[in-house]
Amino acid sequence: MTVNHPEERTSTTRKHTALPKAQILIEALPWLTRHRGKTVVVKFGGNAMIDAELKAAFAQDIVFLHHAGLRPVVVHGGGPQINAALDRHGIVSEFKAGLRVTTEDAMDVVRMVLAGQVQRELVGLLNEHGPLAVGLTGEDAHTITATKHRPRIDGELVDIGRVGEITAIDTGAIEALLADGRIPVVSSIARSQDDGHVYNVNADTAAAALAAALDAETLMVLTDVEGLYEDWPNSDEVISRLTASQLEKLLPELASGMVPKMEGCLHAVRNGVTTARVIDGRVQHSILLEIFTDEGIGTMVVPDDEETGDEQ
Ligand SMILES: Nc1ncnc2c1ncn2[C@@H]1O[C@H](COP(=O)(O)OP(=O)(O)O)[C@@H](O)[C@H]1O
Ligand SMILES: CC(=O)N[C@@H](CCC(=O)OP(=O)(O)O)C(=O)O
Repeated sequence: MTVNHPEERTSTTRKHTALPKAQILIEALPWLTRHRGKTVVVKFGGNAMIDAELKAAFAQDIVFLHHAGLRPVVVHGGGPQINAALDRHGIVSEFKAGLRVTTEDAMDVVRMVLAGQVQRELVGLLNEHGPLAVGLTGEDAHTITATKHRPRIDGELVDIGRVGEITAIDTGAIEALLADGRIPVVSSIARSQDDGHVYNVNADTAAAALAAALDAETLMVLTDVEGLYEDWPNSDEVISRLTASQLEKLLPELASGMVPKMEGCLHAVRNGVTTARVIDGRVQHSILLEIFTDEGIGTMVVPDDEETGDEQ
């Protein structure tokens, strides 16, 4: 009988205990191959930025995508953070058609919070992993241009202040950053095509427009629910997959924050993006689960001509 030297035994045991880790890495191989070189636009909603741990895990996931050879672009929201700041300034928050009524004074606060607070924090978290993230707003290098948006409510066009409707996207600055191995972090503020001021753009809408213009493979929207509920708020049954036409039929029934999200998903898949997903940003590492495993979570929207049901 051969007796292992104690040191040999320990190293053999260690090798065996590490085996599941190797299996997990190998499981990701088909997804790594599929997504390599692809652009992924990830929208991080203000409601999903619940605590420091989640934000740090978000940054780790984005850096992981980057090192795995994908080209992540982050677009962030900040609705609750803007509400809190407006509150401190004694400005009342009002929403119409799911969009913030944005006075000139409110616009200054929106810009300060998105570009000066939320974006800076995310850039800082990403850059803990190396010189990767660069923050910009839609104003920079004409990335997002908008005109005044007047939503129709009960048949009437209403004035909701400095809220923008996107008229043009210039992807030059983002493409240059990606080509330089950086991670762009974009705040949803647009330059105005009408005057010298700026517009407040819903972050879901901005992310979808950027995903389409960048010819992204995936638009991933992280929010504070599991996905699109079939019968919200009566049940928590999540619709796991739907085509663009199915989503289009559902749109008139949707409420509040889901409206710009699902309109954005529809815009994205109708304009060349392969899949648009709404996932639960409260689940740590939900991005990695979605991209690198077959345990896709949340709601996935695909173009009408999509035939397979197993695309992840
Ligand atoms: N059908 C639906 N399924 C899921 N959530 C819905 C639905 N309809 C409305 N909502 C609401 O939309 C919210 C998400 O949008 P929002 O608050 O704008 O989040 P975010 O800050 O992530 O953009 C959910 O928390 C929920 O209250
Ligand atoms: C026009 C409009 O409504 N703009 C949004 C921009 C931020 C945003 O969209 O943030 P979330 O993704 O966290 O909701 C706002 O002022 O709240």
